[in-house]
Amino acid sequence: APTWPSPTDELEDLMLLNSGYRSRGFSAPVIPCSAPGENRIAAAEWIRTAFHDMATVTRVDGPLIGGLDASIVFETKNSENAGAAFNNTLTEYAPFISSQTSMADLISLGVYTATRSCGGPIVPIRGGHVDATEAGPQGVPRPESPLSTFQNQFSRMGFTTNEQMIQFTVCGHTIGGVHSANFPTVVPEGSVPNDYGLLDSTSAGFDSNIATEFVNGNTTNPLVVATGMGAELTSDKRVFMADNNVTIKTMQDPTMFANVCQAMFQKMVEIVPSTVTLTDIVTPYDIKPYDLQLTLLDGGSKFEFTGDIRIRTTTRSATSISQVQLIYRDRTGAKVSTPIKTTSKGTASGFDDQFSFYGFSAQIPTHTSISSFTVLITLTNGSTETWDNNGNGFKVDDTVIYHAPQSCLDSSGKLTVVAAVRNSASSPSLNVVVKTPRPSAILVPALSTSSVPMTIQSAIGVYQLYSASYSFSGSQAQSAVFGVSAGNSADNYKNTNRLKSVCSSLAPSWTWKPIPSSSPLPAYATSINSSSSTVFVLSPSTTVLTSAFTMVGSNFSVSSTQASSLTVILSPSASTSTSFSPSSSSSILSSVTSSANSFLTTSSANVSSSITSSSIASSSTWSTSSSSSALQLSSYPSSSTTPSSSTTSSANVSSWITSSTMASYSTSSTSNSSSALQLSSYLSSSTTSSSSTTSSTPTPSSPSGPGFAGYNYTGCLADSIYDRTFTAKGQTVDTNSYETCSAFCSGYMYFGVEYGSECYCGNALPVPAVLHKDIECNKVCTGNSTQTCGGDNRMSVFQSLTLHPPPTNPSIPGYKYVGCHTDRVSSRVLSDTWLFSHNMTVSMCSQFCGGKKYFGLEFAEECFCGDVFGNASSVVEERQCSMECVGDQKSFCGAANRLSVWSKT
Ligand code: HEM
Repeated sequence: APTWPSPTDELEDLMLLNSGYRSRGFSAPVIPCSAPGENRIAAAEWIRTAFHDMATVTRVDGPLIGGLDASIVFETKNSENAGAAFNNTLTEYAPFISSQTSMADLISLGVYTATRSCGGPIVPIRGGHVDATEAGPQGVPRPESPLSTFQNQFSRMGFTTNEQMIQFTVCGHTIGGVHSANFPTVVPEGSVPNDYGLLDSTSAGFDSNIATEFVNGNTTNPLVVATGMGAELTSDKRVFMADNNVTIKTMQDPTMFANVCQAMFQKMVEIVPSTVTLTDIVTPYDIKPYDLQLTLLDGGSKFEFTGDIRIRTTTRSATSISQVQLIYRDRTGAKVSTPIKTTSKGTASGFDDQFSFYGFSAQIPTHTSISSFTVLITLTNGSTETWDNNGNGFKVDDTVIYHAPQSCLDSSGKLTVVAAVRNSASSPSLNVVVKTPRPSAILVPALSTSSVPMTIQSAIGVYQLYSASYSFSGSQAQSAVFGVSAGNSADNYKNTNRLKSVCSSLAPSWTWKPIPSSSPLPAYATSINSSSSTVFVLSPSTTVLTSAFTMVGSNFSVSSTQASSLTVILSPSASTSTSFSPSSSSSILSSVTSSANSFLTTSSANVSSSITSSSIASSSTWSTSSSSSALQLSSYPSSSTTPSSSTTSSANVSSWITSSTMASYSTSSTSNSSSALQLSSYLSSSTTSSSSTTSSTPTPSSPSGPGFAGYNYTGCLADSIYDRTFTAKGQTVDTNSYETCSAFCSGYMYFGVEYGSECYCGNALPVPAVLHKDIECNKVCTGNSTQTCGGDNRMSVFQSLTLHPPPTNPSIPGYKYVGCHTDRVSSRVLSDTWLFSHNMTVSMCSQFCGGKKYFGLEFAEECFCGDVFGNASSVVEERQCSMECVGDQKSFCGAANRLSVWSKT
């Protein structure tokens, strides 16, 4: 099987995806091979088009000129190309031309498709054909020519006299017929149904009847039997009899016929100019990724990684697959232990192959990112297959990524594209491939490519956002393809028809709002001298800050898992410009860098260019200036021990602070306190600014919360990618709802829905469980618009009213359970021996470990043994070891990187 990616990936799709999910429709005009009562057979036209394109090949002192090069596009008016066949065919192919597939590739592919649809052999097809830009010479055989002319013409094309000339012509004439409109002397008008004189009795079957009927003398082939004025045009008679019927007799055998025609047609589509190098033969991938896309999520700390995986199910049935997962490696190449789950998307088929598609949508931290993945297929019989793309893995390049949310195509035809570029990779460019109509009667458009440099807009986390626009003319916008590239990296082949008409704004607009004076300060900020504080809340119009951060300072400590808005507390406020010195602030600043940097730098281009994470960490100060009534961010050289100026960046900063809203909340008192500025998380809701975070044991059935039959609503719980509340099982699907998630989690005490599309299962709540206001769980479920499925780091949790008690850690004679331990794939805690089994139980593991001091179970089906702890491990909360054993639902078997450990008594 080929290694992905390959230059023929698009051609492979057109070749194989005839029907079903992601079907491409290339083959549609020739399926079925023919419809009765019609005066044309599209499959015959496709094959004849390839012949006429190739037949004009010339050899000048050796090198081949012309051949299968789509020069027919410019030659349809030539008298040797009589009939509508060529324009019909080219019109059918035209929508499929792209920078990946030339018209000559399509003409070649059409031979495979038409032959196969009519029951003929599989014609091997290669990519890499190059299109001519003008007409070539003439030279297609005409039916009135003498045999010697045919012999010269086929010899020029590279076919032997007479054998291959006969074989090739017999194969070409097994389907289709002669049209009265084109050759009225051969097929007089009104002499045959539809004025279409068929070449054999099975004109829609790619079979040997053309030969058998000729040899038996009962053929109706007009190019053999025409009389009168047409008698001179019986070219098949002259060709077939050129070697006294020796060759055509051998062609009567169906197997011989299929083999010979396969070879002749392959030869035809591989006759190309000497300057062209064709690719390998296009064969189906066993595993092929589609539309792999990284998209930065709000705040830039996470990606959404989406795509589809196609699995060839020709040899193994689709129903034998029980699960498909992606095992991925981070930027450093280290394996990530949590697999990416997929869900079935649908099936597709070609002439000879079947496929199943699995889709995924996973969140990946931006800083560790992803570099490649392999595909792990678990079959229903329990065995697994790992597909690693011939040892290369499936590469994912995070250097430059197309950013769909901020890209759009407006009604005037203006395309705006945003790309995110990692770190200091070179500036990207936008590449647009448009189809430009050609003059007059030439039906096939030309492709033209434009490249537009992109300009930096802002930054988000470690990515810089660039944008560029391009204006389409006329109807070009609908059929254009574009991509972004920087250096050796690219994110290409995006279709304009998937674009929204309005771009989401590049940076969220931030406005300053006061905390109403009646509201208390956030509970965790009480160590601040609030009496002299002036408090501002900086609220984005969309949630941007999602990463967890902790702040630790000399006189306060603040931690939060999330901020849906950011409170800036100035304490005490300054007279003109109070700032805290780098020495006391550096630890605070560096600890909030990851959060603050993304929030600051998404605010505007001005700010992003003046603030970098290093300058925040080492040399920035926050200060207040009563004179300008503005909060300012200024930086000074890190070598300097004191701020030399706190207003150097005021011009830049002022652009992202709305001065009017600032005016009334400016600093109000003077003081010389050392604690100058604090940045704290403040969980605001639309109705109140008071803290909404409480730690408590959840009380079931919040009256305001959603209801779901058979379950109690537990509440809106905090959750995060770094510390999942429920670790037993999870999935991200676009059909997410209480129904689908509860079904997915059937057997578990709890199910939780989050961020619209996520579903998690668990058997225990964390202690303490952090409950939030229900309003924070307000994201619409992807699969049911009437339900809400959590929010960003917020999970709507439901507890089963009917379920059996959760699993336990069973007692094993001679051993005692010693807790849930951390483990790492790269440095196993217990590594003497191990066993993976799809029937794993705790007692199976204890027996397997045969008297070792320790045994432990992990990830539902893994068992590890050892006499010592070979690597560092710590005991964590029990709930983290929450997976049921695959062989025993009543027992816990660890979780990802979590080991349920027993020790000898
Ligand atoms: C001495 C060589 C050949 C001559 C003189 C010849 C001539 C013709 C003629 C006059 C027709 C009728 C076209 C119409 O009325 O639409 C025809 C049809 C056809 N020819 Fe040939 N041909 C030759 C060789 C080949 C070869 C080598 C191929 C191989 C691919 C081929 C493929 C076809 C096909 C598929 C049709 C049916 C078209 C339809 O039904 O629309 N021919 N040929």
